[in-house]
Amino acid sequence: MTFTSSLKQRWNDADSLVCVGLDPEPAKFPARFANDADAVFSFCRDIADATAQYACAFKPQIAHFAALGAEDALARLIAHIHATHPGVPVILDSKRGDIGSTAQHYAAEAFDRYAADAVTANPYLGRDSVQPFLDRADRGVVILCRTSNPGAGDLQDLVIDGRPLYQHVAEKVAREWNTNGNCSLVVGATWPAQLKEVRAIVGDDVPFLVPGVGAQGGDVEAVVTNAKNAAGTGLMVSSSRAILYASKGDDYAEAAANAARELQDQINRFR
Ligand SMILES: O=C(O)c1cc(=O)[nH]c(=O)n1[C@@H]1O[C@H](COP(=O)(O)O)[C@@H](O)[C@H]1O
Repeated sequence: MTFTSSLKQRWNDADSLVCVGLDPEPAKFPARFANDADAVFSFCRDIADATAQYACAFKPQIAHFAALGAEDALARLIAHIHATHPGVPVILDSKRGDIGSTAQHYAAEAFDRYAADAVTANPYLGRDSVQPFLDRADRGVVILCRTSNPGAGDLQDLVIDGRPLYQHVAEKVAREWNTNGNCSLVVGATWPAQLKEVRAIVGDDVPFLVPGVGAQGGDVEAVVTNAKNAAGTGLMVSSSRAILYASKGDDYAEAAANAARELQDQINRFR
């Protein structure tokens, strides 16, 4: 199955547009992990197992593992998710972008080393830099379009030929780069107007990864009403800290499950 078809299947099977972000920060882990030498893996595994039923995807963020020297934990976590929750695709959030010959190695990192179903990519270097990802037709390429952070507009809003740069990215991805039908776009939950504009440009078939609800304060109703497609899907609404660190007590897994389920319910109210 391709990433795109697994995602569609999962939207239906789980009735969920929630993407659970896996961003381990040991200082925020419950006390019981203090003496666990494998805490990064154990914590993320427990969260994944507790939230899988409410998730349309998981999104581990690579820097959170690499900065801790925990790449092995990341590889084992993705293998665990594939083995235990086979219907839930894994998006490796690494936001790679480099000249084509180097990008090939980034594609191998995401898809061969880590066996991710999709990867986030930065389009700034142009099509040839994303091509090694696009060529893997069975995997997904989630391309930054209008990011959630406060400085998103510094470059992404610069007007070129009468339109902001992020709209050019949306147009290029949908009309030129998506020949294998494996592209998605990142549009932050913090920008409802831009979500609406990008949906109007790309139509119903390009999924959006929408981070920025929860810890970054994005409004779920505004996200869903502005960005859903005609089928009431088309979205991976991603939340990391608000789910992962919902409780620092021994009920951390249950609290994470509740947070994921509440986000699912909130989203579904507006579909
Ligand atoms: O590509 C991403 O996932 C991403 C893009 C973006 O525009 N904004 C954004 O926050 N992210 C990621 O989404 C996650 C958001 O985490 P929370 O704010 O804790 O939900 C982090 O892992 C970010 O790196």
